[in-house]
Amino acid sequence: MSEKAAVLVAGSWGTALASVLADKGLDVAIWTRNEAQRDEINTLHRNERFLPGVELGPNLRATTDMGEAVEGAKAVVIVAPSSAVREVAKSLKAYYRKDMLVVHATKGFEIESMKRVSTVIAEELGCEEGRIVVLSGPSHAEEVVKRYPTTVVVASLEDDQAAAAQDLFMNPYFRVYTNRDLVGVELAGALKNIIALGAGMSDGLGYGDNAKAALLTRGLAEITRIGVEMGANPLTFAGLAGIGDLVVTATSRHSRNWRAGFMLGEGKPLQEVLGSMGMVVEGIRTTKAAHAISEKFQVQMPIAAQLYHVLFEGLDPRTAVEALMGRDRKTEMEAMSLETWETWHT
Ligand SMILES: NC(=O)c1ccc[n+]([C@@H]2O[C@H](COP(=O)([O-])OP(=O)(O)OC[C@H]3O[C@@H](n4cnc5c(N)ncnc54)[C@H](O)[C@@H]3O)[C@@H](O)[C@H]2O)c1
Ligand SMILES: O=P(O)(O)OC[C@H](O)CO
Repeated sequence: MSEKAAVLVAGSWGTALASVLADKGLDVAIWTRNEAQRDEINTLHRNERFLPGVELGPNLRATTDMGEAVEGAKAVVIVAPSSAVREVAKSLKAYYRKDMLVVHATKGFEIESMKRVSTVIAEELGCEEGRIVVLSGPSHAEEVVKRYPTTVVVASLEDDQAAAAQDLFMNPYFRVYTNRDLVGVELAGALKNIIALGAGMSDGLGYGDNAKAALLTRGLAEITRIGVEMGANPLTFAGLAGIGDLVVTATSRHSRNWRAGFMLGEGKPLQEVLGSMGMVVEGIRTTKAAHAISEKFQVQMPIAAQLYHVLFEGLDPRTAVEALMGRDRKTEMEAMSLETWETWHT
């Protein structure tokens, strides 16, 4: 009999990760709260709303009963939007076993508390945060289900948990690296969405390649700076969860964050943009969280701050760009916060 894994929630990324596991020969149970979606997956082997045109393997089945999904599973993979992670982890608590590998692939924060996703899950399951693994990196669901080569990183405070997650997911088209920097991998994966939104907005304004390259470079400096302040290793931001994911999210036609930013740059109001997406755009909530975090840690995040003004205070995107271009002059090293990097090494 094949080993079993459970995936919690059947959005685009949950379904794609379930396919990776099914391709490895595992019996995969995917939990959804939506009965019509369950029936579509079980009878037509499709999840048309989230991954149009994709045929799912026969060893991937859906259920609306979380207990049934998790029963006998050696691993459970939580792929809920950040807004739903606590609720999903709370429901999982009743079925959680200590020998179960828990991986999450959510990119965001709990905005009310500014907590990272691993912290939220560990709190709800009543386990050490070291038991939780994060999976992140440049990986759009639409390409993973086509089995295009993809690389990701799994991070945990406990090496054996990260190694188990690497073993669980690694296959010929899905290459998995491990990393000990749980904090850095989670922060990089969440914060890059803000910069991708900004890159989309720049494209929507018609500002060209120079502006986008500037946003990516200065954006990476900015998210690294806050990341280090929150305990991350700066080198993580130069890896798959950082620059790797920033490149894909800020340039790919699959990126919801880039697309939302593009429409905002074209002048569409936020509510209209969100209404037209039909899928989660984590960068919007994360901009709110980053605004609070940068104030709490007293770390400047100029791009995130301007995006916050555009998204939540009605600032015109062109005025936001003018404000960024008109900031005090700096040396590049000062602006990259070399001092914080040095702090990390002392
Ligand atoms: N789509 C990708 O390519 C991709 C890649 C890497 C990481 N991610 C991350 O994965 C997470 C999920 O994104 P996605 O793309 O799958 O989103 P999605 O919009 O495609 O799907 C979200 C799913 O969550 C379900 N959901 C929402 N609230 C729920 C709740 N309270 N209880 C149960 N189910 C609930 C929705 O019904 C939907 O099925 C995000 O943090 C995203 O950043 C996505
Ligand atoms: O489509 P996006 O913008 O939510 O990005 C999804 C992933 O983070 C890409 O790795």
